[in-house]
Amino acid sequence: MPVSTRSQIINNPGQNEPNQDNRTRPKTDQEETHMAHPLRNPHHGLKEKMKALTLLYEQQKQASASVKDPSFKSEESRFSTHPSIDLLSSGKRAESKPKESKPISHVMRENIMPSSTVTRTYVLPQPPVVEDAKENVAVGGGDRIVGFSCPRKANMSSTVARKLSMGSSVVPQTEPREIGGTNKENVQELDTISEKPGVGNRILVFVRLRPMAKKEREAGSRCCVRIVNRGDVYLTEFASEHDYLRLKRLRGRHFTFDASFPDSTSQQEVYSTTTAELVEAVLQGRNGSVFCYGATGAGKTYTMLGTVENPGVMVLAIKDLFNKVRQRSFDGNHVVHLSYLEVYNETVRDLISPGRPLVLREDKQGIVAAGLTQYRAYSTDEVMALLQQGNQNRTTEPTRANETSSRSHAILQVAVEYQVKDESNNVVNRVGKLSLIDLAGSERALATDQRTLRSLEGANINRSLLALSSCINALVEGKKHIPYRNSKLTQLLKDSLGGACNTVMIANISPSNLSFGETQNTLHWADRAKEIRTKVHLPRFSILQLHSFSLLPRLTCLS
Ligand SMILES: Nc1ncnc2c1ncn2[C@@H]1O[C@H](COP(=O)(O)OP(=O)(O)OP(=O)(O)O)[C@@H](O)[C@H]1O
Repeated sequence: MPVSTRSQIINNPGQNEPNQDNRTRPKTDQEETHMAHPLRNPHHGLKEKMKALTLLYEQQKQASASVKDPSFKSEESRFSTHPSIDLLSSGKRAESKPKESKPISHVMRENIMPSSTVTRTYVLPQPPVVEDAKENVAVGGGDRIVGFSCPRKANMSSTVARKLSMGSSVVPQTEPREIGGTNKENVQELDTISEKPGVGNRILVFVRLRPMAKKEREAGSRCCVRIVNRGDVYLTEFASEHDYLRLKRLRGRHFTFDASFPDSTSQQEVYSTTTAELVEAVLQGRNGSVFCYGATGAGKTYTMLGTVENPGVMVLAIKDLFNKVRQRSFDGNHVVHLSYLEVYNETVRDLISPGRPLVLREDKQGIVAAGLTQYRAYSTDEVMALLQQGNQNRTTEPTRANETSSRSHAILQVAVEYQVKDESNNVVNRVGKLSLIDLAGSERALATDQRTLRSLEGANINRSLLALSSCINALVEGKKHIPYRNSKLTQLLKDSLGGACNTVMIANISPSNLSFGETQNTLHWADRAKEIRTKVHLPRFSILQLHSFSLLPRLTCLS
């Protein structure tokens, strides 16, 4: 029977198998020389070599770790101990990514300050003293406020380099460049944009704090969020002094965003800061997306839709769009189409003409919902009525956390097509698309009702939000494969996240310390989203024959 050489060696203990002593004692020089013998065990001495290599590696690692930024290390350890659900866990933190020191090229923001003249206009605030934080003042002897962490990143160039058009007294306002104007100017603008090197735009991330709800106040909750200088968000964790177990894990956190809105901020201010420039860009044939993210009851629908007295971003954007169209469109060549859909339990539904679930298809314009109604709109009032109708069709249910909780993700898309003449007297047909997205609440299962259909909804909501966070992680880490296909929501947002699109995210948070975990989660996630870069913007236009006006062929006009 043929026997392998190896089994022969192993079966001959006298020659090759080391006895117990040989295994433990260190090798002599003679033995090392003997290693060259052709019948030697190839693994002989490997253990020791590995040990030595590991030791060397550990030493090198320690040496390099001491050079690294210690603040990041401590932040990492805070993340790892956080008890709440961490949506970021699906991807690794981009810890090794060097922070860019160069100002970023923002096509969307027209009023970028040149790098040479960039100066910080406000000093990163010191952690606020307890006496200052009125809402955070410790009431009664049993409570304790934990100190804030140090400012997260010293390098804030990307945030500082941009001038936000908000009405803040802290960030100085410069005159925005005229974007509108003659057709000739518009064509030149297009050229400038397409000539930019392949640098994408960073997603702009804003945070909005809502006022404390009556119910929360009655439940004895306290404000755990403080917004300073309209950019910095301080999050405080409270605990009773007697809660020894939790005291050890208490943390305060500091985040910085493109802008942060305190609870007194008006809807108009939120709109002007976050979305107004996107509307302007849409009128130049570029795509824009705004999405609201946050826990259930944090104020997403209020921000997006608002109320009759205080209309939200969707309504204000459409009003603004029609105003601008009216100002520019002397010959009435602007055509506005809109669609409104929801993603509920992983099915896509038309909110304007509800019917059978829609199938997603990918064509050259990106992912489209086949058969989705594209309504041709002529006035703001008409759109308002349509929005109202759509919202009545939207799936909302009361949950423990919110009386009228949106159980679906809603996406309103407004497409504007219009024509201008370029320098060679060709007619340029431009199409810009604005997507306004109200995501369902990113609640933890316990925050809602687990016993009913809500649990299935919650699972699907969390699934799609998890898919969204996976995409964000993959985009931030610069991976080649972005898992858009993991959910309907991410398929629909493909354009907004990784495409040529100006994207704005508004993270909504509650001030209540009872929602601390959810708020921290939202802020971590928003902080991560700041690092996403979308592709460079190439406006969608095509050269047509002079006066041969044709609208998007695939649009189904209802009126
Ligand atoms: N900025 C605000 N000012 C005044 N009231 C607000 C504000 N934000 C939210 N609210 C109120 O808080 C409640 C919850 O807000 P909203 O329904 O918008 O939350 P949501 O994040 O959309 O929740 P869900 O994910 O469950 O749909 C509503 O009654 C809303 O009117």
